[in-house]
This record gives sequence, C-alpha cells and structure tokens, in this order.
Amino acid sequence: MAIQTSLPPFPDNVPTHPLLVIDYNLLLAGDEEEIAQLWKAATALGFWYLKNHGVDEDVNQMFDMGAETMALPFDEKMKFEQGDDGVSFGYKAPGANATDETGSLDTVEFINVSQDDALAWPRQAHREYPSTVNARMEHTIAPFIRKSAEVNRVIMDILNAKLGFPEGTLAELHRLDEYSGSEARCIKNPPRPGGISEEKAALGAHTDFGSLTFLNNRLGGLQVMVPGTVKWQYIKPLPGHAVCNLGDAMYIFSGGILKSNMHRVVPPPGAQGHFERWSLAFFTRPGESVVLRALEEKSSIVAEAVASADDTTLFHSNSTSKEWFARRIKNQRTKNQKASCCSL
Ligand SMILES: O=C(O)CCC(=O)C(=O)O
Ligand SMILES: [Fe+2]
Repeated sequence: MAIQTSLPPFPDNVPTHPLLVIDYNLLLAGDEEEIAQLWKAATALGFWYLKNHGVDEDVNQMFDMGAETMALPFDEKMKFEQGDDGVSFGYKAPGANATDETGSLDTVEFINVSQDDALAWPRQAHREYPSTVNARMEHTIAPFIRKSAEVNRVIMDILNAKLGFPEGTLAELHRLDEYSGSEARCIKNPPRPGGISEEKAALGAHTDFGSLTFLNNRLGGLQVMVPGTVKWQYIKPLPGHAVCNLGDAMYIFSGGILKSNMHRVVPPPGAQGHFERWSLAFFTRPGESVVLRALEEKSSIVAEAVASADDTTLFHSNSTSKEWFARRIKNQRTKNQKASCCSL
C-alpha cells in the first residue's frame, strides 16, 4: 500500500525551469527581502518553491490516504465519481477528462475532498466519499486542509498588501466559513507501458481555476510553458519543497498583475517513468458568491493595470466563483467536449 520510498532521481540531462525558492518562515517573520522575492515570482511566472512550510508530515499521510483510496475496487470508486455536471468533489476516473482539443484522454485518476466537507465532518457539506476518505477525514484530511489553507492565507495577505488592497480584502473573499470550491486532491498517474512520450500529456495543459495552489510531488512530470517561449519545461521536484502557483481568480482580482501560468503533467522523465507518479494539491478557491472581477475600486495599482490592458473582458466577468468553476470543470470532461478543452 505504501508509496515507493526509494525512487530514481530526476535525470540531470533534462532541462528544467528554475523557480525562486521562498522560505515560509521568513515570510512569517515579515522579512522584506523574502516578500520582494515572493512578489517577483507571483508577478513573473506565478510559480515558486516554498520551503519550511511545516506541512510535510501531513502530506505523507495524505499520500497514504490517496494510496488506500486508489486501491479500492474500480466499481467502488465509481460510486463517488464527480460526474459530468461541473462538480469537482469526489473521484475522477482515468480518461474522464480530455487533455487536448483532439480529445486525447487523460491518464490520471484522482480523489478530490472538499474543504467544506472536511471542516464540517462528521456533518456532510456537499457529498459522500469512499470509506478510505471517511476513515481519515478527522485525523489526516482536516489537519492537512487547515494547515495548507493557513499557508495560502499567509501568502495571500502578503500579496494583498503588495497589491495595495485594504487589509483583509483577499482574505474576505476566501473565508473558511463560506462554501467554496476549495479542495484537497491526491493524483495517481500509472507508468505508461511502451515508453514515454512527452507529447501525450497525463493531465492536459491548463491554468488553475482558483486562487492559490499548494502542490507536492515526488517525481518529475510537471511542466510549465514560460510566457514568450514555445517549449514546455520541467519543474524539478525538490525534497521538502512544495510548489505554489497562482490561479485565474488571482489574475482576475489583480487586473492581471499576478500571473496564472499554463502547466501540464507528462510522464516522469528517464528512469522515473517506470514508477507510479503521485501528487497532492490543495486548492484555495474563492467563496461561492464571490464575483470574479478586477478589484479596481480597491487599489489604484489594479485600476491602472486594468486601464492599460488590451483585453479587459476577463476583468469584468460577472460570473460568481460557483458558476465559473462549474463551467470550467464541466468543459474538461470528455463527455462534454466540443471545440475546446482548455480555454478560459
Ligand atoms: O500533479 C501535478 O504535479 C500537477 C497537478 C495539477 O496541475 C492540477 O491538479 O491542477
Ligand atoms: Fe494545475
């Protein structure tokens, strides 16, 4: 059941994209240089490594929860499938989502547990989960969600100040006591027999829908497309470092100052490709009633960014967070595929 502990290293002949390393302890201490580094990462690529976040032990237990869940019989997992109607919480079977516009199927399976369900447990906020999830809701999932939500809140408060918003503006849009699409996700990607083709993504190119993602992985496979380039580049997993990235909601709230960058998952490179790839994410997403639009009236910096943008359609969307996520999740499903899979 346990996930392999001795894994081959990330090959050193594969080009990677270096990310800035941000020290969470220094952020907590209000270190100005570290805050400046975070701002640089958030406004350039929207991705960075985070060390000293203190969530590693919870992450390991979440991987055990994921392994226990994926080991259930397929029919049992399918009782909790997320379905085709724009609900993200629950189990997602391999092949349920498309990875490109030609309809290639994804190979990842995952279990998504809602923040609201974990915090309300044993009451149900949104839905039921497999027994393996229920068994770990109180001692594994809720603590992981609380801690990662707190890490994301600390980061968000810093970005809030840098954007010139009144104190607590972004926090108010991500209250723990309003229902939201925030969720923990454990992903399993099987090794691909017959070799590795980078061209067939395991998880298609996308930007994250929400505000801030706290991601942990052990094997390579995550890639980013750096703006202004046309080549996908690997992000190398570093022990003890999470990868954080901003999602579309933060891009919109900030009038495009904060970046939500394209990424995808391909089979791990080199010898790592023979192993199952597991990853674990926590997604902070805005409360269901929050309207996704640039907060121009709250900050002159954001107002200026919107005023100088070429296309402001996204900044004036009248979608609530709830509508926005339902549409994005629905559009990914193989069954709902029309012309495009990955566009906003
Ligand atoms: O598995 C990974 O490394 C990334 C997963 C991801 O991008 C997602 O679930 O949104
Ligand atoms: Fe993602």
